[in-house]
Amino acid sequence: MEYEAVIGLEVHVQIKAESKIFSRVRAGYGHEPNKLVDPVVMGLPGALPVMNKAALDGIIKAGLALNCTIPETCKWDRKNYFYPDSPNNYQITQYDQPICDGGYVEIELPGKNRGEMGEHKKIKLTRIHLENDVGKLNHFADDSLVDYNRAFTSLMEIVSEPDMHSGEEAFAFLTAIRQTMIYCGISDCDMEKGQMRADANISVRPVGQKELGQKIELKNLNSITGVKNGIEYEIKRQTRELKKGNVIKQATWRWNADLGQTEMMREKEDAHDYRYFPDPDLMPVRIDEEWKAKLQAEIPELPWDKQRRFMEEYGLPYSITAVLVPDRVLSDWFESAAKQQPKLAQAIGNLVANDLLRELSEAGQRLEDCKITPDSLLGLVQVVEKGTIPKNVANKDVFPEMFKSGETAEQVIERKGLKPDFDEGQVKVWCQEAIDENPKPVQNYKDGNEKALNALLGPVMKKSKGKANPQLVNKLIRELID
Ligand SMILES: Nc1ncnc2c1ncn2[C@@H]1O[C@H](COP(=O)(O)OP(=O)(O)OP(=O)(O)O)[C@@H](O)[C@H]1O
Ligand SMILES: [Mg+2]
Ligand SMILES: [Mg+2]
Repeated sequence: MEYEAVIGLEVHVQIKAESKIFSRVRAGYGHEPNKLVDPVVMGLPGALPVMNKAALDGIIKAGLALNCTIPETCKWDRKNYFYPDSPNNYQITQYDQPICDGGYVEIELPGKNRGEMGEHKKIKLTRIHLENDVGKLNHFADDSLVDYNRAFTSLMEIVSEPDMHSGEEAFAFLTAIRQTMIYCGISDCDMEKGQMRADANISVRPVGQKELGQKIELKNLNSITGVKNGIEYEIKRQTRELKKGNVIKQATWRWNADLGQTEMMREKEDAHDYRYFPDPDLMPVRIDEEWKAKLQAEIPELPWDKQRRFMEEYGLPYSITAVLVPDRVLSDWFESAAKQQPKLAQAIGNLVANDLLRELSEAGQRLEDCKITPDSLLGLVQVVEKGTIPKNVANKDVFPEMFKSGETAEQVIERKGLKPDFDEGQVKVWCQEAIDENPKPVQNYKDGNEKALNALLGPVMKKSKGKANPQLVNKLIRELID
């Protein structure tokens, strides 16, 4: 019998905000333990939560960017449980009236090769709701210590429908969410800092069966690759069990990245009774059209749209867009040069995606701090276009100098004496010589073999000591023969 996997993800994303979700205390990471706390965070008697507008703005924006419906009202509920990571005995969350309903995430699966766009799919969302994050337990040899700095950080939970079928799809789903959040400035989604966390719900069923199989929930997934690996491992394990005739029991498992395997944590999750009830300390929130429209206007062009537009408007190859677009700053940088001369966009894209990124990484620099500007890069491409210097000289000799010094292309060419000391008339003379010295390829060309003329390029380049512009040489040779 053939089996198929079904996967639903719960993705927690911290919203970037100055203060915490229901208190004035600063939100932050990497501080001395238990410094970012106050009576609300500590759950002291009499402390009252106050709604943080920045958190609402963040989740509404996320919902709009992920194609959700934003109902007019949402409300707050208490999810009751006792665990040391929460001094309140409950988490403030949203039970039956979340801020965002439905929606979907557009994902891209890997293409046949690096240069080819892969299949795009829409993964359905169930909802996105807002809640307070909880503290962090740090385990030591004999004891565990709790740090409440993270507690009450604004946290969204993005819940997907059981709509994915492989580790690869889950990987693409998380990547797409991460990029969208970063583009919109909602979160940096740094998984190492816990700004994005995912739980994977995984089940397997015989192909053709309508009902979902029994799922397990996989926790402790702390990188996007970890999610993919954990899911793939679990699919194999469950399939093997089912083939043996065993049943899958509902349980919570954890991914052990060091051993590369899943391990059972506890069985029967659904025994939990959270006794949800509306939080009496917080008013429901009404979100009107005006509020939504204001946030909608702050959402930038999203990555997939930008990628499609770069391909259409500038004729960029997929492989270049796949490098540029995931980085909003980089792609905007590219575009501020490209939109001035759309015809040169491909050459600009190549330099940005290859040469600029290489220099940045070698220098350990950020784009924001580098000396080369979109305008000066455009200047370099224009100099090549005009035929002043050949492309390989531009890439190899001029660009790295511009990167280091912040000079314009002309300044580098001047300083390093890269400008050829001959003009077009001289190139023409060399071309004529090459034609006279190579009658065979010339005849082949006349007989209809377009490529035969390539044989003349070398001799001319040699005469010019490599300084002639190949495009110009090609043009002149053709003109002279025709
Ligand atoms: N049989 C199944 N196989 C795979 N995924 C499933 C299956 N049934 C439900 N799911 C997925 O499991 C997730 C359930 O998340 P939800 O937050 O609704 O409940 P929960 O995990 O019980 O609650 P909690 O937030 O307390 O963990 C959803 O992403 C859903 O798509
Ligand atoms: Mg959940
Ligand atoms: Mg869950």
